[in-house]
Amino acid sequence: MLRSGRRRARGRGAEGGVSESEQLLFGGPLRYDMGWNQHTDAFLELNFRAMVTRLPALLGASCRLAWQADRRAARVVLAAEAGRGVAQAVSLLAMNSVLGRLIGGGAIEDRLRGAVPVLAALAAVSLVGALLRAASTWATGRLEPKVERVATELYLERAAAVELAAIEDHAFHKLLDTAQYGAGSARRMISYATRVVSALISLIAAASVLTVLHPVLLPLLATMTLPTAWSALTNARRRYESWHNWVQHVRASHLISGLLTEPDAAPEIRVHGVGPFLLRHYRAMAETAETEQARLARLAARTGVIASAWTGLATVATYATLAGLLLAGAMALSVAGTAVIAIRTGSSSLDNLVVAVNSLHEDALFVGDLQRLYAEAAERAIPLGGDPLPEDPREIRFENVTFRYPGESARPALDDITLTIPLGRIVALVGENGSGKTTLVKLLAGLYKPEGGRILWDEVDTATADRYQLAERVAMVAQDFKRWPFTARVNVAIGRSSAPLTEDRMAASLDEAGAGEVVGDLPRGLDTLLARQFSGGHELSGGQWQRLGIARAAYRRGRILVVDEPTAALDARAELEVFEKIRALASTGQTVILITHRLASVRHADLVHVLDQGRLAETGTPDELLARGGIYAELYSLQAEQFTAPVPAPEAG
Ligand SMILES: Nc1ncnc2c1ncn2[C@@H]1O[C@H](COP(=O)(O)OP(=O)(O)OP(=O)(O)O)[C@@H](O)[C@H]1O
Repeated sequence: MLRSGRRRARGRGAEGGVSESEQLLFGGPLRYDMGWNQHTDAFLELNFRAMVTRLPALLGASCRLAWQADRRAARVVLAAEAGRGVAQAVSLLAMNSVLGRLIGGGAIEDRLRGAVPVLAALAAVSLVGALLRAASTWATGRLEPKVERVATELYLERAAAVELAAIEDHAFHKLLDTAQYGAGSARRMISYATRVVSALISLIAAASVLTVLHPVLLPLLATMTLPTAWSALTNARRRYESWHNWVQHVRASHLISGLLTEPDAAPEIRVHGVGPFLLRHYRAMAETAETEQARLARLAARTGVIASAWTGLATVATYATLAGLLLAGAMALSVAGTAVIAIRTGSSSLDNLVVAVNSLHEDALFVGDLQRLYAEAAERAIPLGGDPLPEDPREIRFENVTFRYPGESARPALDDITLTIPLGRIVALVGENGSGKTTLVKLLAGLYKPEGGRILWDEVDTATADRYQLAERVAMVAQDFKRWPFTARVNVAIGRSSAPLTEDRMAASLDEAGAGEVVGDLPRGLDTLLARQFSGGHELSGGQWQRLGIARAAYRRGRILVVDEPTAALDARAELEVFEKIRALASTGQTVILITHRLASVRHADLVHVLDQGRLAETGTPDELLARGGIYAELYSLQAEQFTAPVPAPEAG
């Protein structure tokens, strides 16, 4: 499916005009700099010699995949294909014997009678060949989906275990995109490898028989097949070139078609009339892609005509040579008859071989991407093991922590931050948009590593600590927490999916988050599906989702609860209620790290850190900070004034 999309979507050439609006929409030149470029190197290697030398490695890779997926089926395929090759050689030799008997001297009845046992053997061999083919088809059919599953599972497993920074790294993301084709390619490699083995064996059989019949026949066979090899290679090279140049275009048109149908974009598409705009772009991109495909088809047709003419000439030369040998008495008529059959069998095997090797090679490139992804994901995986965190730490300390997101941003998101988070308290992080609050808690949760400085849990540096243990201690309601397209129950319990789901824990979590009413109003309560695009699905309001998000964090029962703007979507009453609950949590010894712009809600915090442009600007209790008259006091009075300041009259005129 992916592959067919890939093939279908081959677009216009590298220099094909990119409209100005496309540039604006997708930002900059339509070129890739990783992943696909590695294909380009492989593409340059796509010549006959490289293909032949790489063949054993490719077959080995397919065998390994098959072996991993289902040993029994792999054995059956190999044995059946080898058996078919032998059966083919035996039939050719039997055919030679039949022809020899039929053309030889004596009464026709005797000749026919003499040929009967060999004909019977020929029929038996054909039957065995057919049975072997059936066995191979059956086993290949079993193997293919398993290979795809094994490859996909590994892809997903590795992708899910990498650091957040890798997932956000555009180069790694491109590799993820490219490698997704690898599993389908791995599946197809199995049948191509089977075809290669079968074509190879039957070619060897035909070539051996031909060599026995007359040595000059072998080069003639090769000459007849060269044109097919040349045209298959030429077309494959063109397809690669086109694909590499057009891949960004393909991604962009997928993006546009996705935007036109996704529920999130649907309201704006309708109210702002964005549909025709997007559709126009989609059509323009699809049309240019069609032009490229037409270009490729035209070239393929031309190459096909040249190859056929070449094959025709080579065939005439072959039969002329056979006739010459017959006339010169250098070959018996029966041998010439067998030679014709062997040449036909051999050339069709060679054709099949070239096409299968070509396809194997093409798919191997995508499997190569998958293997590169496996390797890179393993390198960028969250490390296993590490120093244990203290069982009951007193504080978390940031010491001169600096962090910069990858990219071109000149200013670090966190700049030389030194602060303390005492555990068992409510600590608030305050500051204007972009001041670094979310980044700070992401570092605290181990999602990113500091570029400079240390984060200590008492005396244990998180740089060397057990990362899984660290995550275990944290429950987080992020600003953009995931709205899972599952039931309300799963949306809460997914906070700790490894724990057995108990009604008590569920009820307590819903209560802590004040989400009981939200769930009570759902048509099927906790079992309501929260995905409108499915039948029976239901959609929650932003505030209702937010309460479920808090319930999820409560269900997790992490020792440190991080809540990033927990009340942004809540009405005034709900907001009060949520902060009440958060305060109640803290009184049970739970650490709460609270990020909020609603400074009235911060009054109950034990400690407030104020960030400004990535730096720590102020630290203290809310009262101390108010008295100090700094950023906190300024933001606080700005908010307070909104309720008391008179509304300015509209300007006249
Ligand atoms: N994933 C990211 N990649 C690159 N830059 C980022 C990323 N996330 C945040 N930034 C940048 O880091 C800086 C700090 O962002 P952060 O989200 O930590 O601020 P914040 O104080 O939480 O803001 P807000 O109050 O708007 O939530 C900003 O300049 C932002 O553009």
